[in-house]
Amino acid sequence: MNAITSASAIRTVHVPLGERAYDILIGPGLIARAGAEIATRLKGRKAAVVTDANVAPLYLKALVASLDEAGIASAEVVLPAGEKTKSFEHLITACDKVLEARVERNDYVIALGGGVIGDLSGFAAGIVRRGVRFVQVPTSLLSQVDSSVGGKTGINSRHGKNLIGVFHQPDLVLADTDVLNSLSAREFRAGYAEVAKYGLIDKPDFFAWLEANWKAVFTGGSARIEAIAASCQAKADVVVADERENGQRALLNLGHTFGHALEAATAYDSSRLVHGEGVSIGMVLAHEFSARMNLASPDDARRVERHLKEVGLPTRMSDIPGDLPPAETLMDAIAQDKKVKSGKLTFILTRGVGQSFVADDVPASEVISFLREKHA
Ligand SMILES: NC(=O)c1ccc[n+]([C@@H]2O[C@H](COP(=O)([O-])OP(=O)(O)OC[C@H]3O[C@@H](n4cnc5c(N)ncnc54)[C@H](O)[C@@H]3O)[C@@H](O)[C@H]2O)c1
Ligand SMILES: O=C(O)C(=O)C[C@@H](O)[C@H](O)[C@H](O)COP(=O)(O)O
Ligand SMILES: [Zn+2]
Repeated sequence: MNAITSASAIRTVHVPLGERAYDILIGPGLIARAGAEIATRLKGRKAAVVTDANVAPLYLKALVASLDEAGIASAEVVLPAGEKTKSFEHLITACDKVLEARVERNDYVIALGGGVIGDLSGFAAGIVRRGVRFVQVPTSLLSQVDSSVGGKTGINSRHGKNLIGVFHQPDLVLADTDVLNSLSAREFRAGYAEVAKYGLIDKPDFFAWLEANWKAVFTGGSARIEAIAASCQAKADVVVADERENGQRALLNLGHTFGHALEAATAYDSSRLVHGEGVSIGMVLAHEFSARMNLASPDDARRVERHLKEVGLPTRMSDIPGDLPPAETLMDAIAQDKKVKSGKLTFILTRGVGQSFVADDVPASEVISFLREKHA
């Protein structure tokens, strides 16, 4: 049914960012229609498709065929799968291949994969020729609900997560929901953490809906598409209000200050912790820390943990296999967080489910004592 999927089955979320405005298309069969969707909206006739070694055998051929049919010639760049790929080494490979393919400013880098491929190839698109067009074809739940939208791109540094990158908005996002059927259960759950995040930021009704309907979201069908579209809309609204994170966009970082420190502490080893799992643990920690600071009731932290645990996500540092470094090492990573201002820590804290806020100047002494308690 792929090639003939009716346009009416597709949900569109528009991201009104002036001259950088774009559409997010969500629904079945979009890889088969990618060439046509790109060719009717944009001018380029050449592309470098960047993907990873897991996704390539599943979907690269279909994407290239659809580009071909629409008269878009493409080169293929297949990188290793996993978080460690967000490195200078693989960025250089991607940039070289894009240049080798003579991709011009009006042509495209196309990211076919999860957030790792999206972040790295978006960064390449942002810096090659000082910016070429960028199309996201996200294939993981996480990338369909979060990383393909909003223009944050980048790689990790030995100093921490996502510390090197640029803002470079995509020109189009094509989220083919059929491809989620081949995603592992673990990676689906990890993406779900970012879905739940939107409820916890400022949509208590959405969080309650997820508590009641999460099984249907995991099964597939209309509840899943609803959840993806609601997530993209929630993210688009925040990005449009504060594209470059001068203020409220930081809300999208709920759970990430702790989560990123845990990813660094596990050396980006996907067998121990993946991003969404770090976010799950981080969101529980953010709720517990808010309760400790007398900002929220501990009942809210318990409710958040109950739901994330119910879907099978890790919620405690002790759920991470293997030893973690001491609390002081986690603090070192937190001190490198991009939200730090004049050396002062910024956290996303909460007054309750769906009542998150940006807290500047959070005392480091409180954070370290909290981490020591949680670590024990
Ligand atoms: N830029 C942003 O706004 C933003 C937002 C959230 C997360 N991120 C970043 O995204 C990354 C995490 O993304 P992710 O969770 O997609 O990880 P990922 O890209 O590593 O993908 C997860 C795993 O699933 C595999 N995979 C992807 N699609 C598949 C499919 N359809 N079928 C089978 N296997 C498939 C991948 O090969 C990989 O092994 C992190 O680096 C995180 O920092 C960025
Ligand atoms: O788009 C944003 O803004 C986000 O914060 C989304 C997060 O889910 C994502 O993981 C992001 O990369 C984290 O922000 P960063 O600035 O710390 O990289
Ligand atoms: Zn995230």
